[in-house]
Amino acid sequence: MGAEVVIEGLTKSFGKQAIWRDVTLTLPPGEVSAMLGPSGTGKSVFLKSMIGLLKPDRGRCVINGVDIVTCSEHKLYEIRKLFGVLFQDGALFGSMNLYDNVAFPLREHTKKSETEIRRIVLEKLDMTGLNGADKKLPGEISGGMRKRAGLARALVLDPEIILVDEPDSGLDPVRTTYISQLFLDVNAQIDATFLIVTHNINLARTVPDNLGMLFRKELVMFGPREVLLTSEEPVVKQFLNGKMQGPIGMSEEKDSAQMAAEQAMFDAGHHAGGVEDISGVPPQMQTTPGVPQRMGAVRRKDRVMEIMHRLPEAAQQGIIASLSPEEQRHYGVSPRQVAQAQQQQQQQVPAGARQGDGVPNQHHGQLPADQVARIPGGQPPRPGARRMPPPPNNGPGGR
Ligand SMILES: Nc1ncnc2c1ncn2[C@@H]1O[C@H](COP(=O)(O)OP(=O)(O)OP(=O)(O)O)[C@@H](O)[C@H]1O
Repeated sequence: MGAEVVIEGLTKSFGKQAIWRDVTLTLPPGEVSAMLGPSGTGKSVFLKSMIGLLKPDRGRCVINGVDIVTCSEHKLYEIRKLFGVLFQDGALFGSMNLYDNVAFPLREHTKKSETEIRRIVLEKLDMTGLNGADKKLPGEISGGMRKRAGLARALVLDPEIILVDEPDSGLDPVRTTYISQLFLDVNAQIDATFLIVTHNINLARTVPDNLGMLFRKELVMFGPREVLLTSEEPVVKQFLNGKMQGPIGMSEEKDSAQMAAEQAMFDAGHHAGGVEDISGVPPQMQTTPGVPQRMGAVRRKDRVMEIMHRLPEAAQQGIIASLSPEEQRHYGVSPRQVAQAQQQQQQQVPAGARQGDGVPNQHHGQLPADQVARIPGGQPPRPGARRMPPPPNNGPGGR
């Protein structure tokens, strides 16, 4: 299983320019998480801070018990080996063919024989759908293939954590979906922890298990996908629908005068952009038939069922509506509850479905860490809180 990443109070600035402050979240092991945010909110800086390429001002980023913010260079070097990173352009060496590009980390960081290297390289090229492309130069292949080659290279050292920076950059929507499918299939095969930073709405809605958003130099929220996808936060709704209407402006943030002037314009019939107002939780993409089940997804289901009573009502409905008949039995959810939740989903979560207890209603803040990564182990529900009956076998590691 991939490593858990626990981030607490992480803060980064460049000189006087604050990038983000007090970011606290936990990437659950083996699950796929995505971080959204308008351009320039520091998503790439966040990734670089996680692997120690940039040094945060304060806070902790703990991986396998090591805080990479304060650890020695030697420890950092060791921890970095747990990461596979897929950069925006694949970051391939232009003069090397794909085989040598993918073999590069093995030749640099291991003492493996060329026979063993060949076995690994061909396996990763196969895993990423690049069979037979090993002799090609990066300049001879499409952007989508370059990204897959970058992923193949990120996989050769058997990473426990895979960071992906804007996988859709330079790709059309269809190729973006194909690469997203590949992430889920790879996640199923190696059970690594994924963090994808993106501003791609389709990807955000359908790929990750958990979603977060950076805005106004803070983490707006982070938690199970259903929470962000049903959020009534204006900034989240605006972002997920790609509209001009809302707090995000051309250069990140609008002041109230601009908000009011624009609102008058939209009220007068000016198109706010975007196609429609989508709310609710669309089904999550699954692994390709024939690829093993994602154990991260199984663990996540246990986790969100444990914490569900603390999630907003709309998110709860989204979670219940997504349960398969087998899961309904497993978690003791009645078909009537599921039917109600599905009906509510079809109505796309009416405005009455509001955030409930435990989730901040303001931009700042995030789900408490224990709602994100750990099964709380039978914390009693608060009086009056709705709670699903516990599943028959509900320990970490699942069924
Ligand atoms: N090494 C650096 N030195 C100084 N400022 C930097 C450095 N790296 C990034 N920044 C600044 O940090 C801010 C956030 O940049 P970053 O690239 O992380 O944003 P982003 O959210 O990934 O944006 P995009 O979606 O456009 O890629 C920007 O204002 C950028 O200029």
